[in-house]
Amino acid sequence: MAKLIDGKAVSAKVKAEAAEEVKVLKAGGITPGLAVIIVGDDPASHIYVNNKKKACAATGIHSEEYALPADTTQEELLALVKELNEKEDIHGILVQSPLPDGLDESAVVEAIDPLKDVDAFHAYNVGRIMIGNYRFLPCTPAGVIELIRSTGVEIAGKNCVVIGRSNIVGKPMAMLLLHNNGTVTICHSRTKNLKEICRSADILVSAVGKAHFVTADMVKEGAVVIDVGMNRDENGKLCGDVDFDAVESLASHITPVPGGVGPMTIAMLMKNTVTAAKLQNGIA
Ligand SMILES: Nc1nc2c(c(=O)[nH]1)N[C@@H](CN(C=O)c1ccc(C(=O)N[C@@H](CCC(=O)O)C(=O)O)cc1)CN2
Repeated sequence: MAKLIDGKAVSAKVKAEAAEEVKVLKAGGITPGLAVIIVGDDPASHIYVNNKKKACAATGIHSEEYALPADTTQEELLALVKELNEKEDIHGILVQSPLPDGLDESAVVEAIDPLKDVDAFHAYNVGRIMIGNYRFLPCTPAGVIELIRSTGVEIAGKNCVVIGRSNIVGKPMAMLLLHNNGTVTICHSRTKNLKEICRSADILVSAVGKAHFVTADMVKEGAVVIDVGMNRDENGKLCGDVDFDAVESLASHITPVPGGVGPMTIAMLMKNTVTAAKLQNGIA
């Protein structure tokens, strides 16, 4: 039976470390500040933003929420980003994804000052990650690396398979596993022999967004299985991509949903906000 990877416990540790750093910064007169922009009424996004605010409060980070109506124009959104780029008490800016249809998300992300881009979605930061000389790591993939480390399983030399090629998770995830000396394969909707490739994985990361996508016949015995999916099953219950009940008996370690990768996303955001405050004050 697999050991459960406790995302809540690991994220609490990361947040506690960030809180210690905030204390030191505050003693030196610097309060890290995070601005979160949310556009529209997506209920899940509002829950995530609320949780980000709560994590900031618990960590000692100053936070500001900018909740804009769904009919906000691209120009209005860009003007807000510009204003926040210039605000000295704001060190991190993030735009909650997804934006409503009609808004150009990548243009908005590109308008964020790369030094304040705590999601690490800006092309400048993506490029720095690619060459392995980064300031921020994207929160979800960085959180996954912390979860794998918490198991004690070495990434170096392991066959790592990432299912999904999104800019937010799949691609940076593969890059971070590579930086940790994993042998990495990215699978996607056009991949042939998906089952066989997944079965070769010592570390399997699924970021597909489909309930029950990863079945037991796709998992090698003893594999570390990380579930980045955030879906609703046929009964409306929150679940990941992995058929947890079937895979649990095969894997050596597995993340639950909820309580696995999700809490890490927010914890790594706290860490990135602290890094941003240090960078902007010439400390890091
Ligand atoms: N600008 C960004 N937008 C989005 C990101 C991101 O990193 N930056 N990631 C996701 C959403 N997300 C954070 O924004 C996020 C998703 C889920 C969780 C989480 O803690 N999930 C819980 C369950 C929550 C629930 O009950 O619904 C868990 O897995 O235990 C945190 C953050 C897309 N947008």
